[in-house]
Amino acid sequence: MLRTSLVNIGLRGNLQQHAGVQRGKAGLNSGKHAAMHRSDASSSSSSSTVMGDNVKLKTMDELGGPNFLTTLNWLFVKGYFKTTQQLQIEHSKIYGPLWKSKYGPLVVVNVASADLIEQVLRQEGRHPVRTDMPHWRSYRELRNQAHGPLTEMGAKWQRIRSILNPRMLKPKHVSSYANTINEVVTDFIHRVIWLRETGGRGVVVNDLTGELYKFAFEGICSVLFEARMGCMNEVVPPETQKFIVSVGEMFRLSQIIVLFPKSMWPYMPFWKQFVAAWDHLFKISEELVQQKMEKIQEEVHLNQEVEGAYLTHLLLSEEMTVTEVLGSITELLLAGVDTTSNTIAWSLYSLAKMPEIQEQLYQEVIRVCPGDKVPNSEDISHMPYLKAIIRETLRLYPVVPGNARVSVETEFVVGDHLFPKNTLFHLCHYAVSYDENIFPDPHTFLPQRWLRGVGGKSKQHPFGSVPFGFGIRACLGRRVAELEMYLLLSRLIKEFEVKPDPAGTTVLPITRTLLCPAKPINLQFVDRRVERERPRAAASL
Ligand code: HEM
Repeated sequence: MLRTSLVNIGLRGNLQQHAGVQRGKAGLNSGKHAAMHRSDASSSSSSSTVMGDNVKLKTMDELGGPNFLTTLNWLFVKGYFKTTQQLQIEHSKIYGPLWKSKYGPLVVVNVASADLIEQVLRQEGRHPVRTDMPHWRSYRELRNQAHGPLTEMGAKWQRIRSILNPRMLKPKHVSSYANTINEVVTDFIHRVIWLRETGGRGVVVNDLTGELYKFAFEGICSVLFEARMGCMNEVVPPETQKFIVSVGEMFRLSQIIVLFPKSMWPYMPFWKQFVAAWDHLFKISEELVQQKMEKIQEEVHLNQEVEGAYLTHLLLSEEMTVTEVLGSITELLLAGVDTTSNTIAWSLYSLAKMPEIQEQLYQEVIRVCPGDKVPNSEDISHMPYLKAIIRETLRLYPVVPGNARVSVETEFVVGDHLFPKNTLFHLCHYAVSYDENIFPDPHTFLPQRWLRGVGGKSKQHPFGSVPFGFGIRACLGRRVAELEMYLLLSRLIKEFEVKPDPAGTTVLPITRTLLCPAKPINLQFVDRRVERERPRAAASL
């Protein structure tokens, strides 16, 4: 709770008045370099590669891999453009765990072993850079918008993270969001019942992923703004629905645009659609930020206590300009929709196919939360199997199937190669998640591999599955995402037995920047208790 009579947010001007921030460009440059010896390679604390002074490292030019035409052939003739996650596996079979791909002038070094990924990440330096994201950054330059944590770089990025981190990552703050999220969960359960009743297919809920996008957007808005967006209403407000669609569009178009040189973008219809999608994302977050500012100002004016969650604290702290707040909030919102929703969809899809695992989860949930008890953060800490299920879901279906790092500060040693500054590394997490040397029986959904004990967690490579990334640049929303997923999954399984679509549809993943189901996931939701026993209190929330 906060009390202030000095809040002066208005003095910073309203959102429209803020000028944009001029940004420098950190272009990717594969660079030319000679064969080198490196004497400081031991700065890499890799578990597997320690280079002595006299070890001759190979150059990037000596690294194999497909040329541009071969890559185009894989993408558009063999048809891997939508399943680039699978291409990681196919290429690693041909070229080994380290290879080079060319996309026009852009050279990417692919890394597809846990040891080598560890080596890259341990050299990432003080200000890690994922990629320079020229398309995302260009939008911000076009519209004079500020960068948020996803797109900012260098010391400016570090400053943003130091402001955003505490209330997103500290356990005491994150657990305080549980009640708000639980209200959204309750509404989602009622929506599932309504969808079943109105869907015309008995107990089947059609397009569960689409429904979970709404849940995730409602959830993240409730955490950031304490605002409800009407996603759980029978008819979702068109602007809200458009935000959700715009997130998906922006991710889909991103991977097309980035294949073309920047000079071509203004002439491409894809670019116009991409800009329109971003415009809508910024428009909605701007409205939400503006509303919150007005509310705070009104409370201050009435000399009332100003209370609130994430955005309120951000605005009150005045550590960022309002334009910067908007840049960060927009990126948090968009990062918070497709990620948690797809993961929950895949976990329900997997549980529907594996009733024994679902039963084990159900038993854990009712043991920790018997009767009508609604799980809270403390209860979740007593549900290791629930956590293992999410962990295993993220191994088989990592929402970010390939992450990246650029060697911005130093040269990197990876395996027996030395890479110059500004090399772009593509970390093939999807391929590594299916490495049978790390995860025996890799295609099987086995949550127990994440539990301590025989064959469990302690034996695994720490970089075998890193779904939230690594180090200081790791996912900012991890703790909130986990809380959302745990609270929703535990209650859904407590309320319903989830069964496959009677139509017997198999759903495979595709990559649209993020890993998504290729087609709608439809599942049966069978009541575990008859309707009249459902607690009235929950029903009225
Ligand atoms: C299942 C859920 C999620 C997964 C698997 C996930 C995964 C990731 C990954 C792999 C990264 C890149 C980390 C790195 O480069 O090391 C990332 C970054 C990020 N995520 Fe998430 N994420 C999830 C949910 C969320 C949510 C709910 C939010 C917002 C509340 C969020 C906000 C962000 C932000 C802002 C970044 C950029 C951090 C930076 O560059 O400093 N994520 N996420």
